[in-house]
Parts: sequence; C-alpha cells; structure tokens
Amino acid sequence: DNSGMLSNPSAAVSKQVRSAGESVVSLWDSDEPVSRAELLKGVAGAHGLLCLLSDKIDTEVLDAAGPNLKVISTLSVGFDHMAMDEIKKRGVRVGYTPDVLTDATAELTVALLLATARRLPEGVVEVINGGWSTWKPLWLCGYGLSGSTVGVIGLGRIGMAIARRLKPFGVKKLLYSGRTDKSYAAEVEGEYVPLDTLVSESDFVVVSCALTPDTQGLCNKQFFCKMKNTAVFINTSRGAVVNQEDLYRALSSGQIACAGLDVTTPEPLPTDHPLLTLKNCVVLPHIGSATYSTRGIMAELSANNLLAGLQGTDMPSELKF
Ligand SMILES: O=CC(=O)O
Repeated sequence: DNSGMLSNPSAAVSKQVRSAGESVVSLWDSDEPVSRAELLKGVAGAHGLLCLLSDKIDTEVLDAAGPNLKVISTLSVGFDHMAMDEIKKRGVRVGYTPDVLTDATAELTVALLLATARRLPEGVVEVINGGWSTWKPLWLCGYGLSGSTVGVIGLGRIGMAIARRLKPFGVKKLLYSGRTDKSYAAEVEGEYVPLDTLVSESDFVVVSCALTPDTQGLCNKQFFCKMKNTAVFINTSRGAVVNQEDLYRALSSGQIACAGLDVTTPEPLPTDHPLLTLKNCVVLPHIGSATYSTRGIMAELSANNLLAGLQGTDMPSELKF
C-alpha cells in the first residue's frame, strides 16, 4: 500500500525504490528542481517523500501530503529547509545524508579557502584578459596557511574534516567555537574558545555550522568588525548564517581581506548582486558535496532511508529530532 513521491530524479533512487516493490512511484525525472505546483500536486496522499534542499518542506507541503505521510528523506545533510516542528507534530520520520558527503564538502572548503586566499579566480581572469604584463613582486599577493591561526565555527563532522585537512598546511593554531567543547578536537589540537576570541584571533575564519535560530545572521557587522584586516572569511554551511550586506561592507571597506562563499541567500545569487562586483569575494554555486561518487552515494542512502521509512524499519541515517 506504500507509495512514494520522489522530487529527485536519480536513476539509482528510482530503481531501488521500484525493485523494493513500492508500487506507485511518482518521479520528477529531471535534474531541475520540481516546481512548487508539481510538488504540491504530486505529494498528495503519498506515504513517502524524497526531496532536495531546494524544496521547502513547510506546512503547505505537509498539508498537501496529508495523513498518509510517514517519511521524508532529504538528499542533504542540512535540514533547515524543513519545518521540523510541524514534521514532528505529525509523527513523520526524517532521513538525511550525513557522513557520506563529509569528505567532499571538506575538500571543497579547502579548495575555496586556497582559491580565495591566493586569489586564483582573479589570476585566471588576468591571464585571459591580458592583465598579465610581467612578473611583479607584489602582484596578486594573498595569504598563506603556514604559521596561521585557523578558526572553525562549528567543529562537527564537516568542521573536523576541514580541520584535519588544513593542519598539514602548517597551521599553527586551530581554534573552534560552537555549543560545546569536543573531546575529538584533540586530534587536531583544537582549542575551544569563545566566538569573540576566535573571530578576533583567526587569520582564516571558516564557517561550518548548521543554520539554526542561534546561527542565523551570526556573521554580521559586529562580527566582521572584530576580524583582522588581513583575515579570510569562508562559508560552506548555509548562506543565512551571514548578513550579506554587512559582509559586502566589510569587504569593500577593507575591514577584512577576502571572502569565499559556497552558499548564499538567495540561491542562486542574482547576477547583479553587489558581492559579485568585488574582486575579493569568490562565490561558488553550492557545490560542497558535488562529486559524482558522493552524489551517487547520497542518492542511494536517501533511497534506502525512504524505503526504511515506508517499511517501518531502521533507517541507515535517521535524523533524531
Ligand atoms: O548543503 C548541502 C547539504 O546540506 O547536503
């Protein structure tokens, strides 16, 4: 009697769900997100929903689904796109994809950090547009990790994977902040400090926390004012952790050196956004987990989460909330 609405088109997902004997599967068979109207229509009466982080799962969607809904499986580790209180109230289980995207996201964070600090996108453009006149002592100078202090805001799975990768670059001090002190931080000689200390002492501030009411707008004017003028700001978590107007001012006034963002508000960032006029701001289109293999594994995991939810068995990765 189980049916599932898949707003994501992975062939792997579809195959798995069908071969598990799920009789009615409504598949949005495109790499483009499902439209809101199609989602609301397709989810009606469904027992399960597989969604993306770009699908807002709010009261409207839950109401449209109705009382059959037993499980929501999201193809993401983040779950800020879902109205968790409402989901809980209705007794719906939630699956997500932690761990499997940790390495890819940490790698992307390191790539973005280096690209931003060493001004790679600017350099590439100069080569193409003829701005490369000759070798010059101070041209396109940036900032290096060797001997630096790195601050990680949110030393969770991904934050820790970032720290592990950055340490071998010769990082002198690894600071972190968040809700709690982490015993596993010893592996990277991480020092738990108040956020203010991290912000004012770090040469690289890396944001790797979840978006919650506590972290929304955390990186604002006061935050950037405490950073060093030579400091690099990196965010690969969620755009809403940052107040983008305040970041723009910090970057354009020289309050901070540069910023690298893999996440913005909104997504996509409009092409006429002020941040995109700044040479010292590198913006990527939310590609933290975007390796072929990681996305394949995420698709499989989310399909298995969905199936377990439909069958009432243990999920490989259930979100406990
Ligand atoms: O941002 C990506 C995710 O939450 O998986």
